[in-house]
Formats: sequence, structure tokens, C-alpha cells
Amino acid sequence: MSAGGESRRAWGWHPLTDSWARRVVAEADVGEGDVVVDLGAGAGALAAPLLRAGARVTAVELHRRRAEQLRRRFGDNENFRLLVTDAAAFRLPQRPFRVVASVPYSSASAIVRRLLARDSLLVQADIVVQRQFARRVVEGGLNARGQGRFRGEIVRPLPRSAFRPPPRVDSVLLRISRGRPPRRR
Ligand SMILES: C[S@@+](CC[C@H](N)C(=O)[O-])C[C@H]1O[C@@H](n2cnc3c(N)ncnc32)[C@H](O)[C@@H]1O
Repeated sequence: MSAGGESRRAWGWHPLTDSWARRVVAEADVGEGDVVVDLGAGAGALAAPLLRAGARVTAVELHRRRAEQLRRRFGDNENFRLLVTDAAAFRLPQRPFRVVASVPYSSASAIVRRLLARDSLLVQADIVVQRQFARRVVEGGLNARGQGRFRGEIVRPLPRSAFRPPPRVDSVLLRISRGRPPRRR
């Protein structure tokens, strides 16, 4: 992927509206000091309310111009960190972490695979994904990927108007949570 004049479609540019981003963060119930990764952070729709909630946020964004926007917007906040890299191949945090993200739909499967890796210390992921994908995850895909350590549930549907511009597919908030707390390495 080139990071210059790339098409909107290839990069999945459907940012959440601010009010829906706030709603997703409220639903995820993030606490002060939680380590939260925002995968495909865009212009920071979710990062902003996450920081307001007191989370320590790592934003992962591959698109150079959006990454630069994030750096300008949040670079002064000591709780903010930016990784300009592929969300499906980022280095997992070495401590228990959460994910709150509206991910690029084309990479959702690879991202979930990454989050459920054997060495992952993921505690809970609240991710906005395509409804069809979420169904597959909840109806069995997770057992194979998460080897029984994680369970999935669809928390709520999101209307297409939750995004600007609205996507052509239906979206939901998918929650993947761990049965027992992860053992630290
Ligand atoms: C659906 S938008 C969501 C943006 C933001 N989270 C929001 O809700 O407003 C997906 C974002 O993922 C970014 N993206 C696409 N492919 C990526 C990848 N492989 N790794 C990291 N970011 C990626 C896009 O540039 C875009 O900013």
C-alpha cells in the first residue's frame, strides 16, 4: 500500500462520529490507567475519549498523513503513544492490555488473529467490525483461534450513520474477553 494518494476504499476510511466514538468508549468501560490499544486509529475519534477516560493509549495507524495528524493532536499527552505500523503485525504490549478500536474491515481477521496469539496478554477487545465477520467470530471462529481462552459477544449494532461517510455494510461492536486473567511473562 502506498501512503500517498491511496484510495478511500483500500484504506477503509470511515471514521466514527464523535458521539458514537464516545458511546463505544463508554460501553467498553475503560478505567483510569488501563493500557488500551486503538488499532487503525485514524484521526483519533476513539483516542480522544479514551485519553479523557484516563487510559494509557497506544494508537496504531499505518497511513502516514493520519499518523501525522494523530501526532499533532495528541503528541503532547504523556498518556499517548503512536505506532506507525500495520495493525495486523504490531508488537503486542508486554503487560495486560485492552483494545478499543474501529478497525479496517479488510484486516479484521488478521488483527483478531494477532490479538489472540499464544503470547498475547489481551484482557478484552471492544472492536467495531462488519456484522458478518462478528457473527463468524461469535459462532465458533473464536474457539479455534483463541483455543478456548476467549469468548466473543456482539454488544450492539451500530447504525451506518455512526460513520462519516457511512459504509455500505452493517457494523457491530464485538467484544472478545478472556475467561481468566492472563499470566504475565
Ligand atoms: C474504519 S477507519 C477508523 C478510524 C478511526 N478508528 C475512527 O473510528 O474514526 C480505519 C483506519 O485504519 C487505518 N488502516 C487501514 N489499514 C491499516 C493497517 N493495516 N494497519 C493500521 N491501520 C490501518 C486507516 O488508515 C483508517 O484510519
